[in-house]
Amino acid sequence: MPTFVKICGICSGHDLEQISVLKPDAVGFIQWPESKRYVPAEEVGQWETPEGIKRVGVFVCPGEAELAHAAQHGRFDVIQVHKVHDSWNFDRNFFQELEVWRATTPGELYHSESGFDFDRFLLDSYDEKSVGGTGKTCDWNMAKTLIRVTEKPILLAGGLTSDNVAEAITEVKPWGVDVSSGVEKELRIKDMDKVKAFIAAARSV
Ligand SMILES: O=C(O)c1ccccc1N[C@@H]1O[C@H](COP(=O)(O)O)[C@@H](O)[C@H]1O
Repeated sequence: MPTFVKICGICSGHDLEQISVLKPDAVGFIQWPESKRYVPAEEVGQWETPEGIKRVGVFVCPGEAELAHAAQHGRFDVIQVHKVHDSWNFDRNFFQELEVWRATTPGELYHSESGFDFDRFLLDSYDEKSVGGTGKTCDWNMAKTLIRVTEKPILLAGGLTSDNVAEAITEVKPWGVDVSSGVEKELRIKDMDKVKAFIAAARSV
């Protein structure tokens, strides 16, 4: 099965339109107001996405009310949650179609004892400035082990580019890959040549 490809941190309707033509499997929008790539859900909700491309809202430690509001206004198919505690919960009854992905570092997932039934996991790297979009790779060795032993599909994120994504897929064997800063021209603006090269490299494996 081809590797699932998500292009994250899209900040304008113009970029979304151009990226959609390149047919990634998912596009992501940062819903954390402290991020430099933040776009309010109301704005994302005005942008169209072709059928077959999942819309992912990316959150940091969100509460249920925040998620319910954003999921509705941003018309998200998936919510990706970073930095949630093992006791974090979300009542799926209100949003039965919505997938919930948990983003952690490989080390956090290794030690996690979460009771919530996440649909997918995403392995990323954090630094002192941000909890995502750092452009730094995570521990691929640990990611590889987790991917082997975890039943749910896992996406690999953090520091991927068109230069290393094929190697990452071959080496780590994730279900999917995710990129943000590695396909940027400058902060908040995607470089379409880089996006195209990233998708081609990921699908070449
Ligand atoms: O991009 C951000 O600012 C961000 C903020 C908070 C949580 C996640 C964020 N981005 C996510 O980081 C990964 C990897 O990014 P990169 O390729 O290393 O730049 C990506 O999944 C974004 O969803």
